[in-house]
Amino acid sequence: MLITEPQASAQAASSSATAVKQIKNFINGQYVAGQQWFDKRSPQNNAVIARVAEASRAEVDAAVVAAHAALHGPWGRMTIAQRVDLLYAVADGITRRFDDFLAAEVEDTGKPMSLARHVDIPRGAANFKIFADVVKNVPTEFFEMPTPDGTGAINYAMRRPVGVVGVICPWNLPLLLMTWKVGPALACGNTVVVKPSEETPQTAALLGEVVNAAGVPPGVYNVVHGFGPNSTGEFLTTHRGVNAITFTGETRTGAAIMKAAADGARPVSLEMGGKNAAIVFADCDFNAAIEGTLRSCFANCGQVCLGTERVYVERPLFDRFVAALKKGAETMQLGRPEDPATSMGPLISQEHRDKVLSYYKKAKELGATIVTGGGIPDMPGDLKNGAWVQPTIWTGLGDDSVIAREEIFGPCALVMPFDTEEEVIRRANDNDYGLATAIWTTNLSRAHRVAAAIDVGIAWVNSWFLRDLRTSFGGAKQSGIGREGGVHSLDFYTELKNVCVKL
Ligand SMILES: NC(=O)C1=CN([C@@H]2O[C@H](COP(=O)(O)OP(=O)(O)OC[C@H]3O[C@@H](n4cnc5c(N)ncnc54)[C@H](O)[C@@H]3O)[C@@H](O)[C@H]2O)C=CC1
Ligand SMILES: O=C(O)/C=C/C=C(\O)C(=O)O
Repeated sequence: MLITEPQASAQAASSSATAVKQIKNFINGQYVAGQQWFDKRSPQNNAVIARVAEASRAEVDAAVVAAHAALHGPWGRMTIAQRVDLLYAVADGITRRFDDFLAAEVEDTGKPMSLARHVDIPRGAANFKIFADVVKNVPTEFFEMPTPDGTGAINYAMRRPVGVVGVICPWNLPLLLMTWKVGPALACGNTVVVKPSEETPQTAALLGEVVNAAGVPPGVYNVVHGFGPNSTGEFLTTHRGVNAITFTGETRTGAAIMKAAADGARPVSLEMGGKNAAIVFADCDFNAAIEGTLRSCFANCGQVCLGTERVYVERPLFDRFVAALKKGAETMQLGRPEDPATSMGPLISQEHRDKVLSYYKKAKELGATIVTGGGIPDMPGDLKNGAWVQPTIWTGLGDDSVIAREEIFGPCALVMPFDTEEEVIRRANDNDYGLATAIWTTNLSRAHRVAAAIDVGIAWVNSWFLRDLRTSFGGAKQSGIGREGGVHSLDFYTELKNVCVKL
């Protein structure tokens, strides 16, 4: 809901002078807000937990102008070593304010505190350190060449920042995915204007305080809140002062952003949706495969682009595997984030719940066997109003059903039997998406063969979401364009220049 408020001028990421806190834009090192505000609701119980300043076109412009100015100020003149020190200071600042980030992330998303404590917040800090280390240590190429006069020439490469990077973020892993882009962008000497998801504004705003405290010059890190089309997201991606755009989110949004970036021929890096297959062979370590598949289906309430929504199980193991998955799904504990027993939170919003439930309905209409779940859980007290859904397992549908083809982004999976390795490779690949897969087998040769044959950017063998941040990350087919991670991020966040010197 949009509401209008008088000009506000608080200096902090959030202010709670009124009962509901205010989340402001962070532009040129200052927290600012204009006339437009929107409500942020709790996924747990739908209560309004914050009012968020929606950045107008003029505020987006101010952020881009500040980011350009910073490129030509002290930030642009820093040595790599000085930048690296600042990035380490930012990482340490996140760690110092761990509890504040934890509270903000959990309030915005409703995810279990244990998950945010072990994954989201530590990765927020790690994303700054890893890319500080990468830029400090990565060599550039050097070639000697002969010349007709016999004196020769040398070539060496230099990396230069691309400029102002627009960073468009989703709501599922807000701090993790935002810093995954901001970390390398800043390490390479760029400045950024971040547009967090309208569902999760808090941690991006809070990072402004950390960035200021670390001594990062104003204008290097800017945050503008708002929506996508006809709002802040569109104002940012269509702004010609933005030199490159990096995005994580839905494939359709990525395509819209690509169109916006075409105006001015600006580079894009797109990490998009998935319809990831787990492939379980009869020779797998059964307990490890069950534990890993439960995590890949239900972690973060299924709202992970790398998550599994199709599970192919070799026929001799099928019934036993489905029974164990059912048992595991039924032991998931839905509840309040701060309860240590909670293993699953709500979906992000009522709107997203409507989408997920529409697939639960379609599965039923198509005649799926609902092994477990398929509806809304009975939650106590105020939680009744939250965006809760049951963890759900289906069987009985084929590869052509919408349940096997479209990204649902909820805690659900369709389990299907297969008979041969060749067949399962063909079926896993018969999909528009190509982000990730998890292969469960104790046959090493088969593991390598299948990993090589699946059309994805990330193939896990006997694991899921095991992340070495130096490795490439991204999707094939409609799951993405480009790769980030380790040195691969440098290819997007820098312009590579060759200097040829005749001796
Ligand atoms: N990591 C992933 O793969 C994610 C996938 N999704 C999927 O996307 C569906 C929709 O969720 P949304 O949050 O609406 O995802 P989305 O892809 O529409 O939004 C992601 C970000 O892009 C911004 N955005 C949207 N349209 C834009 C535009 N035209 N120009 C510039 N920025 C734009 C949004 O404000 C948000 O910050 C979900 O139901 C889920 O299935 C959602 C979040 C993450
Ligand atoms: O570990 C990462 O860098 C990213 C993980 C998840 C996503 O990209 C996503 O869910 O969108």
